[in-house]
Amino acid sequence: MAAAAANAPTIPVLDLGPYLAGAPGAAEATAAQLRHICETIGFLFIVNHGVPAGLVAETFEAAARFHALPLERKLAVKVNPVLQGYMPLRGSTTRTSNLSTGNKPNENEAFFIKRRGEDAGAADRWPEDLPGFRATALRYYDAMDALAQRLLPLYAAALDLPADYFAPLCDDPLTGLRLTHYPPAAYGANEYGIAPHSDSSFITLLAQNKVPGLQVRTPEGAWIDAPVVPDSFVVNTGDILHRWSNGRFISTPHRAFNTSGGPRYAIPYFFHPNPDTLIDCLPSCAVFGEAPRYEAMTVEQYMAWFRGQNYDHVRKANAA
Ligand SMILES: O=C(O)CCC(=O)C(=O)O
Ligand SMILES: [Fe+2]
Repeated sequence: MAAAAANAPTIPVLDLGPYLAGAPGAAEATAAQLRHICETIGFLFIVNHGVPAGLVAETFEAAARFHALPLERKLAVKVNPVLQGYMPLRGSTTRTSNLSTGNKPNENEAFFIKRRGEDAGAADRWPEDLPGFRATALRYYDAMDALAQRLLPLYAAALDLPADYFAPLCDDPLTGLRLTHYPPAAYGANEYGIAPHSDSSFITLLAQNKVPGLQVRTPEGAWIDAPVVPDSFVVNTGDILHRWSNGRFISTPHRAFNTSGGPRYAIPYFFHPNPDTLIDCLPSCAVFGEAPRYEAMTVEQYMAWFRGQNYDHVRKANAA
């Protein structure tokens, strides 16, 4: 793993406690901090977010139990073209980032859950005989859905929009939970646990990992290790919010390795607005006299493009 630069900037910590408790002035103050972070680094830790530590621990454990199943049982729920189910080791290759080209397939396997509202996701994409797995994953999913919705007014205020601006555009959101396993690996040239990329999301919520391995690229181009902040979530801006904000909020590249010698799991939750929400330059982000930097696209269109680039089984299906 490349060494992190000396004296590199750190990833800021945002305390959500006062905002979530409804303390007077907290929404404005927290949004102002969020704005600064999103305009300068695009990655933060949140603490006092209200998600029970026990639920996070149970979800990591559920991820480990799933990946410990024999391969044929995992292949029985093999991933479908809309990314539900099990993606085998090296089933994805990062192609949406121009930071590193010629990437080899990513050294990870993952179980993807994607549902809408009360729906539990594709019924035939859940493993059989794994007690509690589905219930835990969906409880965690619920907690992430709720947290994402609580964050939306902060993002709106941070972008000088009315607090409820995103609510109708994100009330039936396209979300996903990914339970990733990175086996320990000796990485050769162009090999990563997950290659440098930015997420497709509006925001990503990534539970703090006890096994290090996540690195974040600063705007100056240095790769810094994400430190351990107990009971936190890493939150990062993804490409959809970057485009929507006309580039104002940075969609920061990151990558991950596992050189720990043991297994490493990650449980990111990806939040996108409603599929038919048009990602067109936000009114507060237009620059007078200039055309928007990005072409307008619905969330659904953007996601289809992103999946087709990075997931080998989707590329194959699209090519057939
Ligand atoms: O493994 C990690 O810590 C990060 C995973 C990640 O960036 C992703 O799945 O998009
Ligand atoms: Fe990511």
